Amino acid sequence: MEGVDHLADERNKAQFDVSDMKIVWAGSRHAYELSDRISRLVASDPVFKKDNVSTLGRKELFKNTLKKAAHAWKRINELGLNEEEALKLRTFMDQPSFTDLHWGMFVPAIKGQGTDEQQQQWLPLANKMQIIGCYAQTELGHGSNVQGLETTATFDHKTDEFVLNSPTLTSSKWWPGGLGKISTHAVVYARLIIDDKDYGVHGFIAQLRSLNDHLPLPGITIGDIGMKFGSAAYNSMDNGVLRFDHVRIPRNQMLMRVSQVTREGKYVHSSVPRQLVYGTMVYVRQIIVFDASVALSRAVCIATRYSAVRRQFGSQNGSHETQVIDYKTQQARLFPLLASAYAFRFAGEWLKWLYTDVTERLQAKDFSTLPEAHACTAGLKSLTTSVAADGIEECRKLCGGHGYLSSSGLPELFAVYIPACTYEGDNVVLLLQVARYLMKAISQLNSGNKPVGTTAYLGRKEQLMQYRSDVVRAEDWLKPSVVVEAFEARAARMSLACAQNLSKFSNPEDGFQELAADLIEAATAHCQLIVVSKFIEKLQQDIPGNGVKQQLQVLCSIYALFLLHKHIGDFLTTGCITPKQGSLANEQLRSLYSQVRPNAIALVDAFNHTDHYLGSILGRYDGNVYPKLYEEAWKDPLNDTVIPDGFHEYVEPLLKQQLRNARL
Ligand SMILES: CCCCCCCCCCCCCCC/C=C/C(=O)SCCNC(=O)CCNC(=O)[C@H](O)C(C)(C)COP(=O)(O)OP(=O)(O)OC[C@H]1O[C@@H](n2cnc3c(N)ncnc32)[C@H](O)[C@@H]1OP(=O)(O)O
Ligand SMILES: Cc1cc2nc3c(=O)[nH]c(=O)nc-3n(C[C@H](O)[C@H](O)[C@H](O)COP(=O)(O)OP(=O)(O)OC[C@H]3O[C@@H](n4cnc5c(N)ncnc54)[C@H](O)[C@@H]3O)c2cc1C
Repeated sequence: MEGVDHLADERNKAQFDVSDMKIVWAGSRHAYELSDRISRLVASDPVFKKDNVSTLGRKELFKNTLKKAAHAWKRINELGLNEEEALKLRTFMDQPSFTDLHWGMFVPAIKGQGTDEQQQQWLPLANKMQIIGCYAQTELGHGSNVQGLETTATFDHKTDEFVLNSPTLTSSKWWPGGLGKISTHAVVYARLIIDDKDYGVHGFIAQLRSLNDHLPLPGITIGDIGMKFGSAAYNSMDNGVLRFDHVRIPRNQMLMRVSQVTREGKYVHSSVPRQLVYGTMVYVRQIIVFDASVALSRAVCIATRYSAVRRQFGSQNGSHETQVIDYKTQQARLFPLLASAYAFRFAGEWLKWLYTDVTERLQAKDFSTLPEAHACTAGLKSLTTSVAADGIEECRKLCGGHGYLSSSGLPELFAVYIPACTYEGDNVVLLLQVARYLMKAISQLNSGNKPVGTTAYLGRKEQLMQYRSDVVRAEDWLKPSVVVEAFEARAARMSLACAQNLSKFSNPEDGFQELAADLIEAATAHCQLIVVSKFIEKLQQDIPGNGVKQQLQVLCSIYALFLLHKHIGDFLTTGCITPKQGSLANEQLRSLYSQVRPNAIALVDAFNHTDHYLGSILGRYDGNVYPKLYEEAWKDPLNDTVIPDGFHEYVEPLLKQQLRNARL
């Protein structure tokens, strides 16, 4: 029934004020109001309609994306939106496009790695979109191993230029978004060569296409790398291939904040650490953590609303069947994902703070927290994207058969989201970076270097090695200190065990390779500890709103105890808890699921997703699922005609043949 809220009873059950929770989720009243206003603006604009994208062919889809991106830019200017509002508008447009890379990586790379002069030269053009840029780092032969890139930038003393060249097939740039068809410029990562000496990988600004006719400049071969996973998904993006044949660029187009090349061809390294060449990746990884909470929240919102609408079994004497959300198995699969969405939100908030802090320190030439920022962004990017990707697929299964329909929104969300486990650093490769950081922190313990930040707990090594959980009742697991101690002891013991095993190798690198699988488990335990701790710290703040804090406490406990249950082997084998304490945690978890149940719909309403942004019939705010599913089926192009194209050509002759045979 149109206009009826089928989930009204569910909403009435809520034991907290959902409008206050919306503000906590958004981060502040300002962020909530901004997000709410811009999401509605996008939802009401017919150009941003997206319910037909999965039926478009690649070329139509791409054109549709260009139209939306241009319209977004037009609206941003017409409405005079600021940077924060413009980002929200592009986010709610919800179709990956070249503008993501222009604003998300090209501009930040120039800001982070360019000198003041370079910023003054390039940013005004980029900010007005008079040039469009991408981030061209990955090559056909190397992505994870940035040091292994093969593109060269050779200094020519005579002309004061760099000569960009792709010496091998594997040196072709491969993957950069926006490169394939649209970008006029790129930040290209290439090996700097001066007088036959290789100075390693540096960033260069290169023009790729003419600003007059958009054709590739001489010496440049460029194109799209082809269809990717899914129908629409990331196919709206022109991920590209690029080859340079001795293309010349002026010397001042090397990004020179970290190191410079003088007119005489002298290489000068400033006091800034070399790793700042990787700075754009740190920036984007931090955004990706926040984005993981959004992606997961969308899937969880769809699965939760649909689980309250869907009924199977249990009818007695003609009464309603059971809502599938009331099945304990459904709750045990769904509610930890709901809790994870909230947990990642707060971890993302904290990471944003850490990133802002490290950026301010860098301005003041304090580089001390850069390794911590790298390890945290790498680790949390890896952890949150893996959970979000698996979580979206779990939500599809939680919706049964209808979850597999395109109109559920889940196949599209999954297809567009899963490359997050790979781009901006393969998740395993990034966890290995965290492991290196942990092993380094442990190796420095004996030299009196006190670990700080997220590794501070390792400084209490002796105490954590002695630790035994004192839980005796299920409710003891609700105490934040009990949970944090158990997670710290588990993470510390796993890392210390790795460090001990590493010390048995005469060559530490051999040891690192051999123990890599254990090392990533230790790194995962460390990252989970960070997320649990940041959730608990959030709850120590003043959180206004009727019942809001209580709900968050329940979700925080679910997040931690679900992890404990899932990784029970770690907790038991490291001797942090006993089997009895493990089963008490599970008992507590069951009780927490029951506490979430009446609040589940309101907790997903607090994400404040519009129906446009969710793009899901199963997740509709009003719960009016069946009539809309039925209506949607008839819109499929296959239903445009009663008899499909090809029937007369291919199937009818078969049927006629059968008929003839039968008559004979
Ligand atoms: C839907 C609409 C949304 C609209 C919103 C738009 C928002 C924008 C968001 C954008 C969305 C995302 C779009 C996706 C586009 C994707 C882009 C890409 O994928 S770009 C390419 C990314 N590539 C990678 O991530 C490569 C991964 N590899 C690496 O990062 C490195 O090579 C490595 C870290 C794995 C290893 O590097 P290497 O030099 O070999 O390092 P070492 O191991 O020797 O370490 C040396 C030393 O440096 C430290 N280190 C390493 N990395 C960093 C860093 N980034 N920062 C600081 N320090 C770093 C390392 O720890 C070592 O330290 P040491 O003290 O010596 O031990
Ligand atoms: C949708 C999408 C968009 C992208 N956009 C861009 C872009 O705009 N610009 C850009 O420059 N790049 C972009 N990329 C490229 C992306 O950054 C790389 O694909 C990513 O960094 C992974 O590198 P790789 O492909 O070389 O994987 P590989 O390193 O080849 O990974 C293959 C396998 O090897 C494993 N592996 C690799 N090294 C190790 C190791 N040391 N130890 C253990 N296991 C290892 C990995 O875990 C993985 O299982 C994009 C990629 C995708 C999918």
